[in-house]
Amino acid sequence: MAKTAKTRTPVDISKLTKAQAKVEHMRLSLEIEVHNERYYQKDAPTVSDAAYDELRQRLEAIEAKFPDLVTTDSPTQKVGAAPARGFAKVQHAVPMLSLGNAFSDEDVTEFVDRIRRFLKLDAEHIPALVAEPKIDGLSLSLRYENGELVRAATRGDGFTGEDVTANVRTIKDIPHTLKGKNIPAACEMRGEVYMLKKDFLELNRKQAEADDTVFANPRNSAAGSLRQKDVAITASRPLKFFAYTWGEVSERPAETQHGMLEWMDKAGFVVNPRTKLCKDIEAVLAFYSKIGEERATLGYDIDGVVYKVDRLDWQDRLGFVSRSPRWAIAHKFAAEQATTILNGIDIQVGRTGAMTPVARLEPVTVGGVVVSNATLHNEDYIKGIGNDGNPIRDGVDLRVGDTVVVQRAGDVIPQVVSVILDKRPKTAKPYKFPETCPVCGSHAVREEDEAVRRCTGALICPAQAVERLKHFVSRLAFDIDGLGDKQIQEFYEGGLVMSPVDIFTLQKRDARSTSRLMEREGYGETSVRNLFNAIDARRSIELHRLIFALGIRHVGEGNAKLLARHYGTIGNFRESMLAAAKGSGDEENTTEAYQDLNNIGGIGEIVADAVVEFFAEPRNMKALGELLSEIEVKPAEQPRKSSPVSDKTVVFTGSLTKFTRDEAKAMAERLGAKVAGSVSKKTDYVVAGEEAGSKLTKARELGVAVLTEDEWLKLIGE
Ligand SMILES: NC(=O)c1ccc[n+]([C@@H]2O[C@H](COP(=O)([O-])OP(=O)(O)OC[C@H]3O[C@@H](n4cnc5c(N)ncnc54)[C@H](O)[C@@H]3O)[C@@H](O)[C@H]2O)c1
Ligand SMILES: [Zn+2]
Repeated sequence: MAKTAKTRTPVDISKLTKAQAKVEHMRLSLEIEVHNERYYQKDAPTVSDAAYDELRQRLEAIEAKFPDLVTTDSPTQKVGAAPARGFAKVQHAVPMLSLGNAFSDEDVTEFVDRIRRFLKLDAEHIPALVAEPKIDGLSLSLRYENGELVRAATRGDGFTGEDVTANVRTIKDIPHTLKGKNIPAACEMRGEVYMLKKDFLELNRKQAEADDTVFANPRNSAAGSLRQKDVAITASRPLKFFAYTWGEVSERPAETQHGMLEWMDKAGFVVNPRTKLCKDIEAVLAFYSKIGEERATLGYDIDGVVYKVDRLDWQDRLGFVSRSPRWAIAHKFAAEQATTILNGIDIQVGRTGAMTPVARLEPVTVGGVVVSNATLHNEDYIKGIGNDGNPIRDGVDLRVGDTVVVQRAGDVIPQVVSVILDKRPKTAKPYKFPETCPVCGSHAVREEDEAVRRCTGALICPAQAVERLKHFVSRLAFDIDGLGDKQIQEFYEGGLVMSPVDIFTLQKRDARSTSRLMEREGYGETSVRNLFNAIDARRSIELHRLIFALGIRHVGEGNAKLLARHYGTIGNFRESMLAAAKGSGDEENTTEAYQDLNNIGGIGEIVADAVVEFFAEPRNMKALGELLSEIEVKPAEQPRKSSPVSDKTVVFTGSLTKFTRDEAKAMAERLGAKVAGSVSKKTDYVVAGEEAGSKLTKARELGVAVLTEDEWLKLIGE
């Protein structure tokens, strides 16, 4: 589920010709029928309710303009869907209909006006209305004869439903025998089968564990659980029932809607305790907004409020229009928004250390899907500040315990769109974004002009470990043959390699282990020996490769080389950075070591800060120390002062035969040259191998010196 209907640009209905309208009408009808079948018969809708309602509203608009198109076949004239195969059919003595909808306060006023006109009531006379929560489940009709339950049926298409008598006998809320006085000789009592949200979540958890169907929302889950051919399955599902109306009744035990509900309660049914008798429109609207705010705490889903004329003699006079009663209306909640409670804020740490806050919500159904989490993006978002620095949600911050409005449009991740401040608990405190990583405990920093706070524990954070290890062995870092992404993943999951040092102790540990590496699937004696040899070959590593391998933010290959050249040895680098780290907590880092770092040509403040934060985290230093006890780091080769190519910019292009691209680059850089990726006026030499293409052409155009591989070797004196 969770998909919205494909957005087509809808044709403007006011511009349709009759013939076009007929085609569009047919197309919409067919599409709606398909969704009806999936929703009502299979309990597995494929589009959101909002998307479905849009199709229906369009169909209604077309019919309003071209009334000829209204035939008894039209979905606008029908209720639900025919009974599914496999169930015995039951004819309802009184049809089970749908309800008209109101989406705004004006719609409600209009509904009341219509009633007054129909009943010819004078202007002051407002009929009393009963407001009932509109339970989002499926309706059920229960036939009692002499007080005994004899038959239970679903709504089906309104006239014929499915026989679910045996299933219904397993639902505790439904009496098998009616109690109390005034029991009619025959009566059909009706109401809603539903499932509590917590039971639905628990059921889905079990279903998922057993690799069985999971349901989109409590409604589908209630319908799917009731409409089972195997009664034992229904019996195992926690179904509940609220009674709120009736069909055929031989003698009515009351004269009003609320009187009937009281009788039902005494007869042994569960009647919704929030139901309220209202004297005027203000009262029903107040009920609507109050229950809208309490929605999340009800324990079950409601999708609106149903208003019903209280006097039954008036209900009788008002009667029905096509598929719904004239005396009742469903005042729906906005389909894609719902109010719920922010129970907590969790921090998720991404593979690169980014800390993302996630709202933990009291589960609520929005647009047909249960929402229990929403993204909160970053700490500014929680404070009420948008990406552009301007206020969002009127600048209101989010606090744990707040009542919030969540929105879910189409496939978009649910968002918290506003806070109901009246409902803020007195004890709610502004949220304090954590300054340490919840996964590894390292300190977390937020760079200037960045909204994201990140964990600095690059080397040790489990949330980042796999990504970091893959980086550590990548081509420009340790580049270990036979140790790629796949093996890292496997070794990490197997607990063999959790941090860089583990790579170099693998052989020692393997020798002592009872489950040897060579006994693993996909490994043999030779491949394991080769792997250990490849690891040993890297126990001696160039300084710039080590610096790059550490995975410090903003330190790519180029910056790693700049740092290596500047500091020369690992000892010097480490000491200098630890000295610079002493000033990391301060407003301004005034240490000499930091100034020195910041002054390296090509290293800016952002890079310098990232390096210092890495060294300021003791957990990283521990991991680095362990690593250095296993490997030897070669001092950086200082560029020859007077090589023929020092300070020249070189571009290599085409396929090289005398050396690899990486070798060529290393060689040139050792001699003090800069290696660039593209040709410009600043290029001094282009070294062209075979089949050199556009870069060669460009070099010729710009008049840059072009060398063959041999000429290049000659130039540098090799
Ligand atoms: N997503 C899809 O593919 C899809 C397909 C079909 C229908 N739907 C959804 O189903 C709904 C339309 O279904 P509908 O025709 O059953 O109408 P409805 O759900 O809007 O209203 C009628 C129903 O409300 C229920 N109800 C709950 N509490 C009630 C109360 N106190 N008094 C009276 N009735 C009460 C009854 O079951 C009744 O049949 C829409 O929300 C629509 O979006 C979705
Ligand atoms: Zn961490």
